[in-house]
Formats: sequence, C-alpha cells, structure tokens
Amino acid sequence: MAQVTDLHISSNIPLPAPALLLSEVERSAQQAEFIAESRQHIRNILNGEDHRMLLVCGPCSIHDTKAGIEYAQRLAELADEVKHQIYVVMRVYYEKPRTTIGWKGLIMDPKLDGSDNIPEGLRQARHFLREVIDCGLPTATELLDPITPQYIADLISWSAVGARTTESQTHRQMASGLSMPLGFKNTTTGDLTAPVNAIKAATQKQTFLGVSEQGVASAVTTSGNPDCHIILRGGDDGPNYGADDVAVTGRLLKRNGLQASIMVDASHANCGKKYDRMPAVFREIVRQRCAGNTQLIGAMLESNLVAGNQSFPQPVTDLTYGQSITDECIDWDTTLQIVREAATALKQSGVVG
Ligand SMILES: O=C[C@H](O)[C@H](O)COP(=O)(O)O
Ligand SMILES: C=C(OP(=O)(O)O)C(=O)O
Repeated sequence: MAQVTDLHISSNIPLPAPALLLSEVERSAQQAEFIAESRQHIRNILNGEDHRMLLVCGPCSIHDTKAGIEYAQRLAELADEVKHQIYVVMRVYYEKPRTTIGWKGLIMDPKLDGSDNIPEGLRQARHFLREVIDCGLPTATELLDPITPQYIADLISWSAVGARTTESQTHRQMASGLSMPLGFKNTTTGDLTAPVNAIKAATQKQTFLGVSEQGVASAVTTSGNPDCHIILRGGDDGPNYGADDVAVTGRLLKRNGLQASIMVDASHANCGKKYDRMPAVFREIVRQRCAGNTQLIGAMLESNLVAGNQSFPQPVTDLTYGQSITDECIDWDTTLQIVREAATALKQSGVVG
C-alpha cells in the first residue's frame, strides 16, 4: 500500500499530561490568590473602575532565567514605587511567532541549541512564572500554540494574541476560554478590523478541538472571555500610537458595540523596532493619558537589563548577560527613568492618585 501518512514527520514524542506537570510544579494557594487578585485589578482598569495605567513591561523573550529573575526583582521594586499610578505586569514571553524562522522561545527550545526539548521548556516555564509571582509581580505572556495554555495559563494574569495570529480562528477560540484578560494586537499590516472581529469572536461561546488536563484530545466548549481589548502596535504603514489613531480606534470599537479600551505597544512597528525610539513613543502615550484620554488604558514596553539585542544563534556561552536575543529592548536605567517620569506625570495630571 502506498504510504500516505507521516511522510514528513521525523518524530512524535508524547508530552506529559498538563495535570501531571501542574502537580509536579504546583501553584500554591497563596500564588492562586495573587493571580486572581491581579486579574481583577486588570479587569477593573479595562472597565474604567481603576484609573491607574496598566503597564506590560519586560523582555521581548525570556531565554536566560537567571537574568530574567534579576530583571523581575528590579521590576518588582519599581512596580511597588509607582503602584498608585501604574499597575505593572511583567512580560514573560515564552513563545515567539517568527516572520519566517528563528528561535521560537524557551518552551520550544529551552537549551537554545535546537534540541527542542518541549517537556523541559514547559517545566522551566512553570518554575520561572512561580518565581516571578513570588517577587510580587503579575505575569503577562503571548499565547501562541493553543495547547500551551493548559500547561501555564494558571500562572498568567494577562495574555496577548499577537499581530500574526489575531486573524486566526484557532486563537480566537482559544482566547474565548482563557480565564485572564487578553489583548489582541492589530495585524502586521496595521489592520484594525481583524482585532475588532477577534474581540467579537472571543467574547462569545465557542466549541472547538482541544486538549484536556489529562492530555486527551477533546471537544471544548467555552462561555466566552468578556475581558478582551485591542493593542495598537503599529503596522507596515508606520506607527499608530498618535492621538488621531487612538481616537479612530476608539470610534471603531464603539461603532462595533465594543468597549473602547485601548492598550498601546510602544515597541514593534510603533518604534520601528528601534529601542532608542521607544521612550518617545511611551512618553506620547502617557501624555495622551494625562490629557484625559480614558480609552487609553495601558502601554507595553520591551525592556531588559541591557539595551538593544544580540544576534542569535551563537554559542550560549558567548551571549551577553541580560540582553535580548529577539527584538531590541530598552535597558534598565531607561526603564526606571521613563516609568518614574510617567508615574509623576500621571499624579500631577490628577487622572490618578
Ligand atoms: O516580538 C517579536 C518579534 O517581533 C516577532 O516574534 C517576529 O520576529 P522576527 O521577525 O524576528 O521573526
Ligand atoms: C511578537 C510580539 O508582538 P507583535 O505580535 O506585535 O509582533 C511581541 O509582543 O513579542
């Protein structure tokens, strides 16, 4: 008989069932309490009941957990300092959507050597998320593979569907069942219709194929995630963080019967992927918020210990400690400066305490 299956499959290794990994790397009752509370703070910001600015801030991707924890400890101190004006959530991004190919993140390849040890990646991801939470910081991630949430979502307070997957039905279905607030980015072309349609789809009941906690393929039915919002990240035609773009987005959301809650990403196409342009974009977002634009609920920053990025792959031993191996990031001192500045401006403007 002609071979018609597995023509291009090199290996197929079973993963531990999500329930098994969750019991191996457990979530404590205290951590669960913290996650539930932080999700509620974020919901309150989205609904306009909490006037603080939401800030999703941290490395483009986590590739070195030691440097990641050093970053988390510094960010936790800063978060505490600005907590009356800004609610800080750390970017703990493990899954990188690539334009073509490249390192796909810590879950896919934790050893950074192409060995693609996914079970080890998932285990490390859980350990690291727990450590960040124990620093007192809520966590944010992009959920890319629809199976991943079963392994890590219980430790996440906010998540994103990225520019490359906002139009994907699979991701909208996944979002409809997630327990945390979630942002849909505009597409890489800058299109806003896709995230608007994504919010409409993800807030509704959906039935789709998924994986149960026991690791069994299953038919999943959700009730819809009411806490979805849009993220402006710029596009092929340039940035979209200006006051006019934000106003157009607000009107579009309202015309579609959706709540006008807008986060603006100061990175990606909004800074032309140049880290040194990010502070100016962030300052403009803060300026609009201080001027009274309550639709603008938050911002995103890609920040690390060291500025810029480094080329990858290269031997792991040669990597610069604390510097991104994916997109460029602003460094720690710049982060400290612009977040403190933002807190002062928000306080002085009277929009928050
Ligand atoms: O934020 C991350 C990157 O912009 C995204 O994953 C695409 O990266 P790439 O164009 O380097 O593949
Ligand atoms: C990949 C990311 O962003 P975008 O989807 O906007 O490119 C990201 O935030 O890491």
